[in-house]
Amino acid sequence: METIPSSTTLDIPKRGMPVTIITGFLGSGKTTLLNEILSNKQDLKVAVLVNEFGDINIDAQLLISTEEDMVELSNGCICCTINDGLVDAVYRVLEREERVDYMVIETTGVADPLPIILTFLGTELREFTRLDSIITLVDAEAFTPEHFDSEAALKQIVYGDVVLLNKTDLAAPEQVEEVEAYIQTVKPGARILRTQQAKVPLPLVLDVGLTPVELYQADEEHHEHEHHHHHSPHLDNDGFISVSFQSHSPFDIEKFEKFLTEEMPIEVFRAKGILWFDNSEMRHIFQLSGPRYDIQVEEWINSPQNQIVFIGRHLDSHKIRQQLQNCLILQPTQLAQAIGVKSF
Ligand SMILES: Nc1nc2c(ncn2[C@@H]2O[C@H](COP(=O)(O)OP(=O)(O)OP(=O)(O)O)[C@@H](O)[C@H]2O)c(=O)[nH]1
Repeated sequence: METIPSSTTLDIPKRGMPVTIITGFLGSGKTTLLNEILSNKQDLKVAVLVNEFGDINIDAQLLISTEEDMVELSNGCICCTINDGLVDAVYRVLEREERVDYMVIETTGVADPLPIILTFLGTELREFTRLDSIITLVDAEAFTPEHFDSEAALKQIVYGDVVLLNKTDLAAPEQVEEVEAYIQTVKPGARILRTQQAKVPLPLVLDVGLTPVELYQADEEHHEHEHHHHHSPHLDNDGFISVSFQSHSPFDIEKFEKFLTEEMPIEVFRAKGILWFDNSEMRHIFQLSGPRYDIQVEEWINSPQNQIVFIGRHLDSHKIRQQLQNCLILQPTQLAQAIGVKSF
């Protein structure tokens, strides 16, 4: 199969399918980078694999998707279903008849990238793919040397070939310096690029051949007998859980605002969703990352509904769902059901 793109600034050579893995902690800007890549890829055919932490695929709905881009979803944690889910999804892309020049994988924010790297290097996928680069997004404002008490957040930097120190617009210059210095201590000699909205010239991050493949392969042979070692530590996702909520009724905007500002537990670290408010004809894209939230307004592209995911530690999923339920404007029949009245 011809895999050389006709005209592109990236000039991918004909080898195995190049693969770039985008990693980085919750809310650091991975989906933003993916959209940056999709907007500037010119005529490069990019297959996209998005792995979400949560039951609802919000990210896939927020991706700039041109018709020829392929979005293959693998639900659940790809680092825990490493030998099946991810390999199968990659094969589904490879087996497609359309030309595919490049594959980009977005991991969940709580994923340790090593098992994903080793899936490409330690299985038959190494015959068909070429692991090109691991890009790690770091939130310059939120990141501290405690790395969110998450082993995964640290591993993401350790295994990053390029670190995008993102959201520099939100951080004071000294904070940016401090985080950069910390990254250098974790990964001496790291290639660090400071970014806003993950804007980066693509030739700096794609088709750069930066992943030290031989190093990982040697390490993999060394550890072959203790393979499970790669799986177990992150099965618990560093204590993070996700709570998802969907409804076919709109929210009362005032009740939802009250929930957001007064009721939502402080332990919610990240939330994202597509919201439907009773007083608006528009679709609302809700993004919360740390202390900040943001709502963008767009046209609906399908029938209105609410879909929202909350991610954090020690969340009471039942309580959050109940609080959201209380924000809904119920239709007369739903109201009857909710208060236990039978309608004839
Ligand atoms: N101010 C500012 N906001 C940013 C920047 N980059 C991304 N964001 C915003 O940060 C929020 C999270 O960005 P995403 O790209 O969704 O982050 P993510 O890493 O994909 O998040 P998860 O997949 O949930 O882990 C969104 O509201 C983005 O618009 C930046 O450089 N500056």
